[in-house]
Amino acid sequence: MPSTAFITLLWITFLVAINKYIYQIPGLLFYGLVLLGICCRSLYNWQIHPFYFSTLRGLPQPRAKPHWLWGHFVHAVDDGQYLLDWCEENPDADLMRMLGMMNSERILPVSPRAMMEILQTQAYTFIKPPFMRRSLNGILGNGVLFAEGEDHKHQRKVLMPAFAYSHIKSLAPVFMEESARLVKLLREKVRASEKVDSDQVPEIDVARLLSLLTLDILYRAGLGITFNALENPDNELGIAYDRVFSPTGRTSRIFFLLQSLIPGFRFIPISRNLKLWRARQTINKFAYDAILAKMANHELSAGTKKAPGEKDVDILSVMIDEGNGQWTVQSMMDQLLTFLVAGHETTASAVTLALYHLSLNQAVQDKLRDEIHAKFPAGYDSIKTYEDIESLTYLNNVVRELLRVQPPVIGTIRMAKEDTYVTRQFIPKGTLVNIPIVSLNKSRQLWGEDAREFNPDRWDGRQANNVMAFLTFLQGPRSCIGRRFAEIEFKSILLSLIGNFKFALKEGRTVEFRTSITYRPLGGLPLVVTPVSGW
Ligand code: HEM
Repeated sequence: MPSTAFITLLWITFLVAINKYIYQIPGLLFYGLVLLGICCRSLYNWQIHPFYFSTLRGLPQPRAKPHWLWGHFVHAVDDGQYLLDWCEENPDADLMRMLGMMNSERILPVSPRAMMEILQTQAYTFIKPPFMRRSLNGILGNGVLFAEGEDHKHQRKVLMPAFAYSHIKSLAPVFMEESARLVKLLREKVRASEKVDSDQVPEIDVARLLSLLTLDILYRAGLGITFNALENPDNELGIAYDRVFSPTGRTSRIFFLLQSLIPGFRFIPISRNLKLWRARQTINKFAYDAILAKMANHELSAGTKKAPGEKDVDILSVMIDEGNGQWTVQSMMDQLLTFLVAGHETTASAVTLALYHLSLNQAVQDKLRDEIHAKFPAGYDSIKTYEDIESLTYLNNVVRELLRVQPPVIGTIRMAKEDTYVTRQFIPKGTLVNIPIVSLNKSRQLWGEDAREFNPDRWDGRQANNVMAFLTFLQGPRSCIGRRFAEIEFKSILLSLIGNFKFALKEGRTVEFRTSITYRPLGGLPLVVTPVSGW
């Protein structure tokens, strides 16, 4: 279907032609007619096309009544619970149709078959829509996250050595050392809260601390830089980072939304955009200096053979070492900033959600702690390597189950770049596709009757029975390149925390969650943290 902008242009050209060659339309009437044309077209898109002409109108739709303006969006927020219900209303469907703002249509692939076509066989037909890139404040250049087609394939290929399992394993000691800093900080915080004379049970906001820790880990494992945001949360770079990537407060979030909706919005010289621009400069300069320093170091040590244990293991170093000179400073900047965006909030949310779930499931928390203590009776310091971490089989089950029931990224979006077919259904060019990650992760058809329950034992010696049944990191050529990195990091942080502390929700405490890029607790996650003795 031709876009509204195209039809409007056609309408204006038509009016101008009439004006010139047939009849001189009075000025006010001319503009009135232009406006009328735009209104008619919008009305057609809103109230007529989706219900009477759309080729997608025959697809099953959620039973929930769409809001007159926001469509099904009013239901589709929160933790994806509605998506689950919609899929179960139509257990045999491959695709569903939902309505967005002003009845704009979106399709939802809800069967593994449809998901396979969109994420695997036609991964390069279903591209990331331009508004996704705009929502990231223009910080990202042409990194792998937003590259398409051949360019994407090439970028993945040259990045693979840095994300290969064999390399990521060698980062385990870094993850453990960084996690130890959080353990130390938490102990200090608990001691400080014990000194305060109050009859209130003290709580600690673990969400903020985890966000700082995962940033530190990313800087150290990604760029080889010790950042120490955990101890200095108010440093210049940390503030710049929060401003660009994690806008808080109502106004900031409205600006964030406007930015993604309106092309060029970030170039309007208003105070907020100027602040964002300065923040972007700070982040860029930091990444730029880090790359130049690494490259200089690399050139200095060229020719000197280093033993495996002496080599720098951070991602940037491996990119330079293995890149055979094909990286430019700009292309490295693009990739590093991408990792900082894609790998920070996601992992922070994963561990935050984990602590929330384990606070609600004390039996699982205790069993996990027992495993850690039994396997490593000599204490925390004796866990160092990737093999040590992987020897904890219950930890592995808990982490997989946490990522299944509560994926930090609940869904993502694609757009058909050309007319195509999915499960024999015609999909017109420009159609938006909502990928409901959570709905296949918790599908009763794929996981059985207890699919919605948190049960780590379901993984005991088993795998998911369908490759599309676990979509937390997506699947196919555009799946998360940082998956192994994130999994080992997640395990390192969780074992460090659960081995050393007991986490619980204070009696009567309720926690609200919100979805922006990731699913996170609104206003933090205050937990009662109690050190465990004897380890
Ligand atoms: C628990 C943590 C994580 C989760 C749940 C997660 C999830 C995802 C998902 C769902 C996507 C696909 C997004 C889309 O295509 O719309 C993705 C892509 C990506 N992730 Fe992750 N991620 C995590 C951690 C990381 C980490 C630690 C890094 C890097 C260090 C990373 C780097 C990337 C990159 C570069 C992409 C783009 C891949 C491509 O398009 O080829 N992620 N991630």
